[in-house]
Amino acid sequence: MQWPKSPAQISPICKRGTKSTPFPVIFCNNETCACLTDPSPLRLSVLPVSASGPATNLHCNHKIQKLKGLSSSSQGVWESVTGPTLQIKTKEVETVNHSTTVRLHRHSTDHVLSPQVSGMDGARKCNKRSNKKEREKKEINTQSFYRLGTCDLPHGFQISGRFARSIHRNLEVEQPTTSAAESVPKQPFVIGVAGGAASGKTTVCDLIIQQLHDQRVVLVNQDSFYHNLSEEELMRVHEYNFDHPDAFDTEQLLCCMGKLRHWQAVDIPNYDFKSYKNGVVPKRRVNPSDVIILEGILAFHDPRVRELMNMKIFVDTDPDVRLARRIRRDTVEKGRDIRTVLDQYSNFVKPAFDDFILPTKKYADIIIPRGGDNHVAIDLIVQHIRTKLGQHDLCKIYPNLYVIQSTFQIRGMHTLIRDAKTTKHDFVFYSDRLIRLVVEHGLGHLPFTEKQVITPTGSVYTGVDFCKRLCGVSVIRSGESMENALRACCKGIKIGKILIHREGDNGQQLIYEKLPTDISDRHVLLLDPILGTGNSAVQAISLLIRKGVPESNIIFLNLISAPQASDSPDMIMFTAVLHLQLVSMRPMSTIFEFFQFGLYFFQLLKSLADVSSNYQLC
Ligand SMILES: Nc1ncnc2c1ncn2[C@@H]1O[C@H](COP(=O)(O)OP(=O)(O)O)[C@@H](O)[C@H]1O
Ligand SMILES: Nc1ccn([C@@H]2O[C@H](COP(=O)(O)O)[C@@H](O)[C@H]2O)c(=O)n1
Repeated sequence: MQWPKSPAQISPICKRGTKSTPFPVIFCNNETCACLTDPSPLRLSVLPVSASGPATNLHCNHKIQKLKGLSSSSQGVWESVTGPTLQIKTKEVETVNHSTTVRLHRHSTDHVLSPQVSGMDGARKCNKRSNKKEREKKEINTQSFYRLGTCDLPHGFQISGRFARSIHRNLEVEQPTTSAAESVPKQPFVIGVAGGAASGKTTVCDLIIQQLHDQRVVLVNQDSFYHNLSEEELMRVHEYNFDHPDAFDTEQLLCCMGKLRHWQAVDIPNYDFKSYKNGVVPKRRVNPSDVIILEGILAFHDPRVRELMNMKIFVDTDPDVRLARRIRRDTVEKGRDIRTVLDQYSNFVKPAFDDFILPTKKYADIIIPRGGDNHVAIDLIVQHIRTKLGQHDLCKIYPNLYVIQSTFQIRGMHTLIRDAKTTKHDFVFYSDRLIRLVVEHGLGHLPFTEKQVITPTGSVYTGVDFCKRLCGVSVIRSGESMENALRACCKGIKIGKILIHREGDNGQQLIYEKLPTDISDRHVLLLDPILGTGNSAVQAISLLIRKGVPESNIIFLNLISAPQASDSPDMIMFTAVLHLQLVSMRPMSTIFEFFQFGLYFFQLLKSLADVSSNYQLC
């Protein structure tokens, strides 16, 4: 979408629900939004009002700023934006002295101004809307299969919700185009650090933060979310179990973490260990950051909190060391007497460690013995975080998602295959070249064995041997466009086929399959260049799993991924609210062309068959 060149072009004010207005960035519920259409100098400040949608939209201010930036005569001062509904108050403008509520129009604003349901909201929504069968179907645990490809992220494309996670976990995407990059919400990398009291969690976090000095990192302590004690509890504080999960206000913790994940600032309580109170010390403002670390004894206890984390670290320190440190800390720093400390330890701290903390160790991705003394572990963690920060936002969240690093060559190829003026020959040539890249990257994820060979000069060369038991499976028809590239890379590879008809009873039907009989012993490269609703992918993966292929042996190769306009429940699970709107806003012709990829490719290929002998028609 083109943005208006001058403020005057923003007029007329859009009415609620208008879909055809040329620049419907906003509509006003009382049609008094002159502040944004008035070409005279303005100073705007946005005051947060409570979000009317289920989640906040951080892109509101982004796009508005852009709008504002295009208007040379108007100035905007943005204080904060908290939701899809913003209240805009005009200041320093005598003629416009009212305040009005504006709502960002959802239907033609480059897809970024709509409220989003994501993360937990998305997952909950999914759960509500789907029946058990559908859930089972979609919750194929794709933890360990790879989906690999290059992908043009649709504008505003955000993967959210549980199904989206499972299906997109393994997507390899091209770096988004400029406009898409603007609309993909920034994703902080969330690290959870758990472990027994005084195990060295804070020390480990401090060391990580020190090493990441050039990044924006914030630390959130679970301690900040201790419930305030009632008068009665305070009177008998020695009987209170501070190590039980119920001692924490997990709902508030979830709320704060959710906001930080959506790039919003939060005020976090400061817990006072001496008075056992929250609120004695003023709250701490925590700004959104690239890395968020949540540290606490029970950071992994609640599955909803765990689900927010991209990396989980458990600090594993000897219980005696923990006790010794605790005694020192509680007596010296908290001013408690040794007897109280020991009583608390034997009555609550140790039992809770055994019952609630230690059992969460299994959720950890990394276990650090010796805490802060373990410099090797901390260096490796920092290295991993740096790698993640350098990656595409989606890869930070989905560990099995691989993005082929976008080069100008790759962007150039994507541009060519989208260009209506591209000749048949070039379309086939560049699609094939792009597919070849994806295939090569995919093959790079196969296991290998070490192999020694003798070189012609008689020396020993230690190299690797390719993984032998492979096969390709193409989803007919478009998947077949990837077969030549696979054959070119893997001599004599067996290729099976799956045909999924899109207009079955429930939107898709498996109508044909021809797979190698020993497929369960093979690594499978699943070929389908276009991901639309994800239905075909789900069908294909389910079939492979039914045939006994372990998920970890599936590598899904993709070229382009886009959500499809569909009213099916699958669609809802896949994309959540934003996606539905996004899709309806996308020019259907674009999607249509993508969905016709296979047809187009083979039609062109047939017409080129005389010219090019390189392609083997199936
Ligand atoms: N490796 C270590 N060697 C010595 N003292 C340590 C070490 N790690 C932590 N400590 C001390 O132990 C106490 C508890 O450490 P801390 O990092 O606050 O643990 P936690 O956050 O798990 O409660 C602090 O007084 C800290 O200085
Ligand atoms: N008022 C309180 C609150 C908590 N504790 C103890 O703190 C420990 C957790 O803190 P870490 O920094 O060590 O993670 C936990 O074991 C609680 O028993 C307390 O003593 N008094």
